[in-house]
Amino acid sequence: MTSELRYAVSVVPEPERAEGDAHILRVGQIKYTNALPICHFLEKNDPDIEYYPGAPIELNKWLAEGAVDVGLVSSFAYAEHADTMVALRGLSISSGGPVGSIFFFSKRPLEELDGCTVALASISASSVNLLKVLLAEIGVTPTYITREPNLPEMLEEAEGALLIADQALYWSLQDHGCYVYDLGEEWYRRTGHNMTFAVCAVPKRLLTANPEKVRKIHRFFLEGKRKGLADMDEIVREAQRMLGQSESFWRNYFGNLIYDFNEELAAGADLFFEKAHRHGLLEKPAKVELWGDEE
Ligand SMILES: C=C(O[C@@H]1C=C(C(=O)O)C=C[C@H]1O)C(=O)O
Repeated sequence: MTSELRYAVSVVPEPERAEGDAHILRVGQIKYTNALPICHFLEKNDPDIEYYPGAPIELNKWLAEGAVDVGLVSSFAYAEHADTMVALRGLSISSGGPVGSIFFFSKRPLEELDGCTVALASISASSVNLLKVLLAEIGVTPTYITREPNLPEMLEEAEGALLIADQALYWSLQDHGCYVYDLGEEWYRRTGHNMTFAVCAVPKRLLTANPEKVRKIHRFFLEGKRKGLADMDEIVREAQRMLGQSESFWRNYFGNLIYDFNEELAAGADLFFEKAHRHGLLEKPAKVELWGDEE
């Protein structure tokens, strides 16, 4: 894997614009490899569609502020706004077991982290809260700090470090001497449920004001995903262009991920939200509201 993990600085969308722009679709998309099967083939030549690639934490903020109309956002961020947002059916980033790119690196076994410092990657919302839930449920209470995602720097200050996405993939392949916990696997082992890390969320306000626009957004994402899953050769090549590694590495990685979203997957997300609420991480109880048909 290439040593440099640099991305173009995200272009920040402007907060809600005038009515004249109502026909423009402002789309927030995850800029990491995990989202390629949904995002790589999204139609790029439509002048009515503007793209805003970003890290999950940026997309969460843009969607909440109304700076984008739709975003592939952290499931936890969706839960924080579940009363004002719907989740589009057929679209998520989930796993039913190991996820392969959300790792907790620890100098000690999980059970021995009580009272220790744990560093959390600043770009995540779902995984940081998932780690907090998992540790709370085994009775471990560390002190959490939030840091830029860089493993050696995080481990200078902390006993454990949570990384997601490309940074997690990158550092898991380096010498680090840590115990490594895959959070998708930990969740599945403890609950028997899938875990949903990202959903495609749309404000209910937009659904009321402009349902045709939401239908267009939905069709547009489902079409991107359909093309991605039908041409995994190109998705794998794009992942290799981004981060190197072998073809089989990426086939195995994408093979673990689930890009669908339905009642069964929503049940896993609901359980996550319930636990997050019980542990004081989510202010209000939340449930997934699925919207639309999967054509
Ligand atoms: C599968 C992943 O899930 C990501 C994790 C997220 C989070 O922790 O908030 C948000 C979006 C997902 O794309 C990953 O990071 O590799």
